[in-house]
Amino acid sequence: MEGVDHLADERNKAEFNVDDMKIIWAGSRHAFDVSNRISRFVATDPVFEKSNRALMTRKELFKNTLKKSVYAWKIIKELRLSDEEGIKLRIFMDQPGFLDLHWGMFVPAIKGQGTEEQQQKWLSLANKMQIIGCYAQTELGHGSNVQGLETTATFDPKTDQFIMHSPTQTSSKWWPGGLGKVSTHAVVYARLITNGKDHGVHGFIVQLRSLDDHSPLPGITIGDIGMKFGNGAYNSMDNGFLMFNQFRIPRDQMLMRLSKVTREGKYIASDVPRQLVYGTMVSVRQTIVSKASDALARAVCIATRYSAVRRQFGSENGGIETQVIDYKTQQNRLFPLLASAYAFRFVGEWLKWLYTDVTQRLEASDFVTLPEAHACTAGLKSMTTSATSDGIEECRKLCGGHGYLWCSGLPELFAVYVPACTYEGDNVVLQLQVARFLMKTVSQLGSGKAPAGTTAYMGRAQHLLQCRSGVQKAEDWLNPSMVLEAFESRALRMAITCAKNLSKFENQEQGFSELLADLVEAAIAHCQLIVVSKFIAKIEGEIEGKGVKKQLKNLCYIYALHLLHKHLGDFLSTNSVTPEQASLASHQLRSLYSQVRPNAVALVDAFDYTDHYLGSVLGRYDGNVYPKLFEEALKDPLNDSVVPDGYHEYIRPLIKQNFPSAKL
Ligand SMILES: CC/C=C\C/C=C\C/C=C\C/C=C\C/C=C\C/C=C/C(=O)SCCNC(=O)CCNC(=O)[C@H](O)C(C)(C)COP(=O)(O)OP(=O)(O)OC[C@H]1O[C@@H](n2cnc3c(N)ncnc32)[C@H](O)[C@@H]1OP(=O)(O)O
Ligand SMILES: Cc1cc2nc3c(=O)[nH]c(=O)nc-3n(C[C@H](O)[C@H](O)[C@H](O)COP(=O)(O)OP(=O)(O)OC[C@H]3O[C@@H](n4cnc5c(N)ncnc54)[C@H](O)[C@@H]3O)c2cc1C
Repeated sequence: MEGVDHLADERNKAEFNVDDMKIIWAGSRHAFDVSNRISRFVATDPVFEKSNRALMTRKELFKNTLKKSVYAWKIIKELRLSDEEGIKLRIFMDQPGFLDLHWGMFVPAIKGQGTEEQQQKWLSLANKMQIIGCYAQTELGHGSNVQGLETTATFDPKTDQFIMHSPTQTSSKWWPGGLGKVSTHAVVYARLITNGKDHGVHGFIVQLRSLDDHSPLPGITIGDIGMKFGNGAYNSMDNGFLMFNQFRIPRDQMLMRLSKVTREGKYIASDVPRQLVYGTMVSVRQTIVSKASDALARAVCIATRYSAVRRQFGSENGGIETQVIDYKTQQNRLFPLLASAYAFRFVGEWLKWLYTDVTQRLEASDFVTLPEAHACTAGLKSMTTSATSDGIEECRKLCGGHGYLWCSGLPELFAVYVPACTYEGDNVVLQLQVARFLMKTVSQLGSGKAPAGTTAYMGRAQHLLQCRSGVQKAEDWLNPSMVLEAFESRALRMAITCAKNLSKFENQEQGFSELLADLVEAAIAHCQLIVVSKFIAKIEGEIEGKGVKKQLKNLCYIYALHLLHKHLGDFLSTNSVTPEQASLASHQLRSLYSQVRPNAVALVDAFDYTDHYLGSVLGRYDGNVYPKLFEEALKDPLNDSVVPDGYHEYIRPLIKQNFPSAKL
């Protein structure tokens, strides 16, 4: 029934103040106000309509994205939106496009790697969108191995120019978003060659297309790489290819904040770590963690509301059927995902702090925390995007058959989200960076250099290697120090085992290659410890609002104990818990599920998502699912006519058996 809240009973059961939880979720009252206002603005503007995009052709979808992006930019300018509001507008627009790469990578790359003069020149154009940029690093032959890039930028002292060249087919740039059809400029990563010497990969600002008629400049071959996974979905983005044929750019278009080439062609490396050339990736990996919480929360919101609406079995005595959310199996699959969405939110907040801190330190030439910032952004990007991709698919299954319908919102969400496991660094490759960092930290234990930050726990190795968990009853699993100790000893013992096994190899690199799978497991254990510890820190801090802290505590322990259950092999094999303690954890989990159950719908309401943003018939705020499923079905073009196109051509001849006989 229209106008009726079918989930009202669920909302009345809540034992906490949802409005207060909304503020916690958003991060602050101000952040909530901005999100709330901008999401409602987008939801009510017809230009941002998106329900029809699955039926669009690639060209229509691309043009629709151009229209929305340019309209969004017009709004940002005309209403003088702040940066924060502008980002929210792009997020709620919910259609990947060139704006994401222009603002998310092109501008930050120039800010991070350009000199003051370069920033002044290029950012003044980019900030007004008089040029549109993308981030062109990956090539057909190399993505993960950045040092293996083949594109060359050879300095020509005669003309004071760099010659950009793609020497092989595999050196073609391949994948950059916005490159295919829109960007006028790119930050291109290429091997710098001066006086015949290769100085490795550096960034260059390159104009690709004419600012008058958008045609590629002579010496540049450029286009879109073709359809990607899923219908609609990420196909709104023009991921592109690019080849250079001896294309010249002025010397001052090399990004020269980190190193320089003089007029004479002399290469001058500064004393900052060369890895700062990867700085844009670190910054984006950081933002991807918060976005993981957002994507997972969308899926969980849909699955939770629908699980409260959907009823199956249990009416044998003539009563009403059971809401599927009341099945313990449903709770055991759904509530850990709900808890993960909150966990990723809080670790995302912390990571933002860490990133801001390292940025300020770098400006003051303090590079000490750079390795940790790299390991944390890489590891948490990897861990949260993998969990989110799996979580979205699990939410689809939690919605049964209807979850497979496009209008559930889940197929498109999955298709758009899943490349996050690959872009900004393949998730396995990134965990191996964490593993290297851990092995280095372990090798320095006992050297007098105390591990700091997220590896500080390794400084208590003597204790953590010997301790036995003190958990004796189920409630002990609600004791933060007992939970932390179990996760710390598991992570440390896995890292130490890897280090011991590595030391058996004469050649460390060969040992590392042999042990890759174990190293990834150890890195994941370390990342999970970070997320658990940041969630615990959150619930131990000040939290305002009636009943809010209690709910967050429940979710925190669900997150931790569910991980313990899922990775029980690790916890048991490292003797971090006994089988009896593991079974007490399962007992405690069931009790926590019962406590979350009456609050589940309110906990997803706290995400404050509009129906427009969710884009899901199953996740509608009012729970009015069935009539709306019918409405959606009737909108399908196949239902335009009662008798389908093709009836006379195929169905009728088949039924009447009067088609010409087949010839071999
Ligand atoms: C809908 C959206 C709405 C709104 C949007 C709002 C904002 C949008 C923002 C952004 C848009 C977001 C998403 C858009 C979607 C897609 C865009 C995708 C873009 C891309 O994919 S860009 C290309 C990304 N490519 C990669 O990530 C490549 C991965 N590979 C690497 O990073 C490196 O090659 C690798 C694996 C780290 C190895 O590098 P290298 O060979 O040089 O290193 P070594 O292993 O030898 O290590 C040497 C040494 O250096 C340390 N190190 C490595 N990397 C870093 C680093 N980044 N920082 C600091 N230190 C680093 C490493 O640990 C070693 O240290 P050691 O010597 O051991 O001490
Ligand atoms: C949607 C999308 C958008 C993108 N946007 C951009 C963009 O804007 N700009 C840009 O420059 N790039 C972009 N990329 C490219 C992206 O960054 C790369 O695809 C990514 O870094 C992975 O590199 P790859 O494709 O070379 O994977 P590969 O490295 O070829 O990975 C293939 C397999 O090999 C494994 N593997 C690779 N190396 C190792 C190793 N050392 N040890 C163990 N296993 C290994 C991986 O785990 C994976 O299973 C985008 C990609 C996608 C999918």
